[in-house]
Amino acid sequence: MIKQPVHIDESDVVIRLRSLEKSFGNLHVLRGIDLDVHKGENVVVLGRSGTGKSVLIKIISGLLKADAGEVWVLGEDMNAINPKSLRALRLKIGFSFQNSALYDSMTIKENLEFPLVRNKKHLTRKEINLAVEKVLDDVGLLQTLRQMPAELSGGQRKRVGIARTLILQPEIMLYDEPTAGLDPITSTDINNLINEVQQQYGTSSIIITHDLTCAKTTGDRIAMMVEGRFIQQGSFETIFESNDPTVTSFYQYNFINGDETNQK
Ligand SMILES: Nc1ncnc2c1ncn2[C@@H]1O[C@H](COP(=O)(O)OP(=O)(O)OP(=O)(O)O)[C@@H](O)[C@H]1O
Repeated sequence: MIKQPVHIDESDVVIRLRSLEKSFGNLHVLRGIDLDVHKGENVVVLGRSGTGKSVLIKIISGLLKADAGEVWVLGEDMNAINPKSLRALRLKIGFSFQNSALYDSMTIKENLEFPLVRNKKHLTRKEINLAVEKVLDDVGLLQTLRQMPAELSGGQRKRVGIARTLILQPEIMLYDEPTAGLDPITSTDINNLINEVQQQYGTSSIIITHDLTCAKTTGDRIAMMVEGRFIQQGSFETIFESNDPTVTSFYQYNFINGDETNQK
């Protein structure tokens, strides 16, 4: 499926990072990150393992604190936010984890209603049921309502994980390696789902990946992270037409590892 063009208003910034730094002991992971994510935009953060991509989205979602620099999310200063505002902000941020993080002992329906029962206490049973059915239908899995997570394929579990995040109607989606461990056809389904979510829910997203096909399919813009810094930001074509040796070696590494869609 071809990605539909989205209108991006560059004056409407939902995530703003300036000179962001993070270390763990002597390990200097983030070394001066600058990034703006605009409303409705899919920004892909591309980089090799261990470069600090997950640390970055943990800081954006308030799971980790930055050591230095500015972090603004939906107008909130993450360095100064109080616990009550942070709890409210977190409800507006959907986090799609690598392992889908479903509860194995609950049915798909119970997994999906869990965030609603916990966070939207005013909803009636009927409203909860309708919301669960709608979101499951949106990810194409209404038929799995009464099944257990173990009965689903990896790709289906990933979809349910995304649905469970969408049920709270987040303004921001953070996807941590959405296609990791999936075969190419299932990966394509997930890439398409990310684009559908962007269109239907109007979310602004950061998609962390080292899958070039995922980057090309879902990203309105790519930010390429090398050793804790963005060395390039721009369209997929702009970045991969660059002669920067680090970009070239990243590209060759992926190609050598068998992703034939990376051929120029
Ligand atoms: N809580 C933590 N305490 C100590 N070190 C950490 C912590 N979180 C991350 N790190 C370290 O920071 C570095 C960056 O980790 P991160 O998970 O962000 O990498 P990544 O780019 O997401 O890699 P991958 O693609 O493998 O997930 C790693 O060396 C990791 O060991």
